[in-house]
Amino acid sequence: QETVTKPNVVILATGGTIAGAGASAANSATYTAAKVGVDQLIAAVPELSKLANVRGEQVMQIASESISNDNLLQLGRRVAELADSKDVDGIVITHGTDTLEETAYFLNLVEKTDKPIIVVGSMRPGTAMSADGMLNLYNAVAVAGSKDARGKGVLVTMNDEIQSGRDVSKTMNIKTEAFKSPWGALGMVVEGKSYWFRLPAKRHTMDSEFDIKNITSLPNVGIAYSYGNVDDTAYKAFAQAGAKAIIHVGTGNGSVSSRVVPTLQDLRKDGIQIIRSSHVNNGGFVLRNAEQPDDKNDWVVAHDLNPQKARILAMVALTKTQDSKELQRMFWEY
Ligand SMILES: NC(=O)C[C@H](N)C(=O)O
Repeated sequence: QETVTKPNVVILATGGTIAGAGASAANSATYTAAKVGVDQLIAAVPELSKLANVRGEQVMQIASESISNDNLLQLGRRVAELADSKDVDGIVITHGTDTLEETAYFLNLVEKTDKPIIVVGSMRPGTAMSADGMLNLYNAVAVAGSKDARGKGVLVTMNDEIQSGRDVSKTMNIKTEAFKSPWGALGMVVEGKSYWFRLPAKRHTMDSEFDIKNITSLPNVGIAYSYGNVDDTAYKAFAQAGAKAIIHVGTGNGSVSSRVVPTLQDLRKDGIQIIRSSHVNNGGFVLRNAEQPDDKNDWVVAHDLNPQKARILAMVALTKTQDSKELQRMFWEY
C-alpha cells in the first residue's frame, strides 16, 4: 500500500461565528459568537484528518468586531513563529467575518513566508441548519496543506471560493455568499481539491518590505465617513485623539465636501496624513488629483483599497515612513 505523507496544518482559533452557538437550529442569525473551543471545532469535522495532520491552538476567543491592534500583533507574531517552524506546512486562522478582511490583509502585508496562511470564518453558527463553518474549515485545511497554495499570499476560503486576503471583503451580512473581491476570486476549492484561475499582482508576504518581527506597535488611524451635509466634527475628533492618519471615506471618487476641505488641509499641515478612499459599494477606484488636488494638498489616495483595508495599510506603512510620497508608493504597490 502506498504511504502518503500528510501535510502538518495548525489551526489558530480566534472566535467569531464559526465558533458561535445559538439556542436552536433555527437560529441562523441570532446566536452568540466565540463560544466553541478549537478542539471542538476540529472534532466536528473528522474528515480533516484525511487532509492533514491537524492540531489546534486557541489564540483568543472573541467576536471579530472586538479585535484590537494588540490582538492583530499577537496573532501576527504567533503566525510568524509557526511559519518559521520546520514541522508546519500551513496555517489556518478561524476568525469572525466582520473584520476578517482586515486581519487577512494585515497578515498578507507582514508575514515573511511562502507557506499557505488561510483565514476562514462562517456566516452561520455551527448549531444552525445549513451551517457553513464545517465546509469552510475543511476547505481552509485543504488549501493550507496544498503545495500549489504556496507563495500566493494570505488566502480566504469562504463559500467554496479561494479569495485573495488583500482584495476580499464582506459584502453582505446574512447570506453565505458574502465574501467577494472586486477583481474576482483566485480559485475554487471543491471536495478538498484547489482549482486556480489567477494570481495576486500586488506585493505580499515574501515580497513585502514589512515584517511582523520589526513591528512593536501600530499607530492610531481613524476612519471618517462622508455623506450629504457632512461636517468636520469626526476629523477634528480623530485628530484630537492623536490619529497619525485619517482615512477619508469619500463619496464616489473619494470626493471631499467643501465644508471639510479646509479642515483636511489644516490637519495635513499639522502632520496628519490624509488618505482618500471611497464608500461606493462595489469597490472604490480613487485616483490622485481626480476631484481633489492631492499634489497641492499633499494627500494620499487609497486607490482600490476599501476604508478598513486602507487603515490597515496606513498603520503598517507608518511604522516605516512619515513621508506622504512613500506612503503613496506603498498604496500603489500593496
Ligand atoms: N459571521 C461572523 O463571524 C460575525 C461575527 N460578529 C464576528 O465577526 O465575529
